[in-house]
Amino acid sequence: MKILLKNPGQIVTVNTSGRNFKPGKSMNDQDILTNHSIYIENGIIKDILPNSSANRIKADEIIDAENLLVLPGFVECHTHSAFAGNRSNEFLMRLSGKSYEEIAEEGGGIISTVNSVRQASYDELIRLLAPRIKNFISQGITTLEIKSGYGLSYYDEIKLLQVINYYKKNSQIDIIPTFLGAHTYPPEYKNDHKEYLKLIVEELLPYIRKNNLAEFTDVFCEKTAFNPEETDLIFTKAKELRFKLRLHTNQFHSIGGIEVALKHSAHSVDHLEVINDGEIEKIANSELTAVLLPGVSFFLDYNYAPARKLIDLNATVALSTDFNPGSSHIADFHLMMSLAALKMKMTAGEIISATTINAAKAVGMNNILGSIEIGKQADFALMNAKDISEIIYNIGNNLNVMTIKKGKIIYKRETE
Ligand SMILES: N=CN[C@@H](CCC(=O)O)C(=O)O
Ligand SMILES: [Zn+2]
Repeated sequence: MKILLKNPGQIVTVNTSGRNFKPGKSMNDQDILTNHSIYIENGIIKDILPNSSANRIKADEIIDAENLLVLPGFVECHTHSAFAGNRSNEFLMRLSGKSYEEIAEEGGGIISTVNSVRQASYDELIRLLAPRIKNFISQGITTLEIKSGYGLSYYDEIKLLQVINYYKKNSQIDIIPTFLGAHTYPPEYKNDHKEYLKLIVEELLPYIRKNNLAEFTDVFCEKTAFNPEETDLIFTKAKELRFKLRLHTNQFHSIGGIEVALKHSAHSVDHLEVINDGEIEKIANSELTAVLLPGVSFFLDYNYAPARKLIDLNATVALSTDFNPGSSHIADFHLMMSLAALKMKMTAGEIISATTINAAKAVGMNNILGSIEIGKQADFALMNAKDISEIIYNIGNNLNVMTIKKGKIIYKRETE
């Protein structure tokens, strides 16, 4: 199938010159084209050519880009979208002064969602996840990572991963399932951490590998969750089983998670709201992608990760909503982009790299998507904006008009 995407406004290519990621200063360069068209064959970008030459191409289908701003499809690289229940009561508790960690210590927090997920059937979880994926697609997201981590038992973690895998098979976008059985210790293992670690390492990880239910293994390395030694143990086994690795770390305390992520060549370290200069340097001098989550800082009302320092020292930075019911009940990807500008002082160009190619790197897909370069998947977000500054300026307004995955229109906003 030969498709021509004709008549775009600016094309923001996020060109990497084949490098497939953008660290530090290069994050700001976007390589913007005007008066060009994109030629697609079988879902892959075959050429990006001046309009004058595009007129000669005989395509099976023409997509009119309606003078919209064309970006690579966004990559939402860190979500906990598969959950049941809600934690509005905890939101109110926090408004009257209780901290997120205090609520967790009293048996709420992640465990509260675990209780809801354990009560929910597979079918109910399937039903709950559908509109969340649809909402992300309407924002121009063409690749979405979803973690387990609210089951925390053999049966319920597998149930959640099966739900996520249902959408990996049956949705129009790329879904990346991540196993986060090490999200926190469930109540039944509160006083027997060794047994829960055994369940993860000896039963869950081998089953998940055998049934191909997850691409990544993630751990929450934090005082209230898994310490660096426990993280190391899980990563050692996960790596042995050929899982790729990610790490929630430095959200509230710096306890050595970054060193463990480096030791095991993890793809990313996520959160980093509490981080010292030495740790920033270690990330900047490594292959790790730093996934920053401004929605968490906004929702929990505490400090933002030091994006500026990381980028200035040459780190590869990505952005995500961290959509979940407890620390970032915000599924608005574009709000994250505005927060990154306002609160983390990232430039518009840096924000585009952080939500496309660098986010693709965090999920290990940067060699096939994340930028508009010949040979990559034809994934695009078409926005009603003249340039990228309008995306971060229009807070609370979804400017995405059309989402294209592998050359196919999968979302088009109804016009009144
Ligand atoms: N920090 C750990 N996990 C999630 C929060 C999960 C929850 O509160 O339900 C996060 O990334 O913020
Ligand atoms: Zn998270």
